[in-house]
Amino acid sequence: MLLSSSLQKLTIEVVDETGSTNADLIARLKAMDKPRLPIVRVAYRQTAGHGRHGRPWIAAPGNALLFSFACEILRSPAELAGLSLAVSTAVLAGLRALMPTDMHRLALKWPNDVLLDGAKLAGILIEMARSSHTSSSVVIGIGFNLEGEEALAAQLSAQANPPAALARVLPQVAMTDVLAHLLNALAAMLERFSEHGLAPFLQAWNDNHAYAGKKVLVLESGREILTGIATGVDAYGRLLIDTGNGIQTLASGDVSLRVHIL
Ligand SMILES: O=C(O)CCCC[C@@H]1SC[C@@H]2NC(=O)N[C@@H]21
Repeated sequence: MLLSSSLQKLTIEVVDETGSTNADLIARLKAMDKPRLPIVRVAYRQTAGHGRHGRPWIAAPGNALLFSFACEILRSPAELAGLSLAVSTAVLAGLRALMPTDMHRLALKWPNDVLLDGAKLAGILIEMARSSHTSSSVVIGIGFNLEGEEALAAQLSAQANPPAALARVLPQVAMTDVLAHLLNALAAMLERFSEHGLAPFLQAWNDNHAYAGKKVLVLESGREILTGIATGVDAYGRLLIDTGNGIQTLASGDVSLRVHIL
C-alpha cells in the first residue's frame, strides 16, 4: 500500500519506546516556529500514554499500534468542534478498505471511539499545539490494541467498553499496511475538513453510530446527569439525546457515555 500524493512531504518516525507520541509532537510543535508538517510518530511502547480527560492509555506492551499525526488544518480552533468525529470516520474508512466483508462489525461511539463488536478497538485523542484565526496545528493520536485484549482487560478498571484487538478482524495484515491505509484516509479527511468542516462527514458518522436509537446513560465526572435515547449528532458534532422531555445537546467536554441495556 502506497501513501497518497497529499502525503508526499510526510516525515515518518518510528521509535521503540517513548513517553507519549502525542506529548512528543506537541512539545516539538510548540518549540518550533515553522515545523515541517505533516509528521507521523509511531511507538512500539509508551510509558506515559494518555487518553481523553487525562486518563492513562494502557496498551499491551509491544502489541499495539500507537501513533500520532501532526498536521496543520486551515480552520480556527473554534471551527474544529467536530474534528474528532471526522477523524473517527476516517479511521473507519481506513480499516474498512482492508476488511470489506466484515464492515458491519465496526461502529462509532461518540465522540470518537471506534468499536468492534461493541468493544473499544481504537481511541483517538486530538490535542492543539498552536493556532491563529485561520489555522490550527493539531496532533491526532490514535491507539489500537493488536492482540492480548484479555490480559489488557484485566489491567483496566471497570469501564463501559472493554478493549478489542485488531487481530480479531485483521489477523493476516501487516501493521505497515494498516498504518498506510489509516494515514491515507486521514490525509483525505483533513483536506475535506479544511475546506468544508464537519458537514461532509456527518452522514457517515450518523450511519455508523453504535448507539443510534439506544437508551444511554450520560456521566459527567463519573456522575449520572442524563438518560435518554441517543439519536445522532448535529452539525457541530454535539450528541443529541431525546430525554422524553425534549432533545438535549451534549458537547464532548467532560462527558462519557454508558449504554443502558434495555
Ligand atoms: O480513548 C482515548 O481516551 C484516546 C486514547 C489515545 C491514545 C493514543 S496512543 C498514541 C497517542 N499517544 C498518547 O499518549 N495518546 C494517543
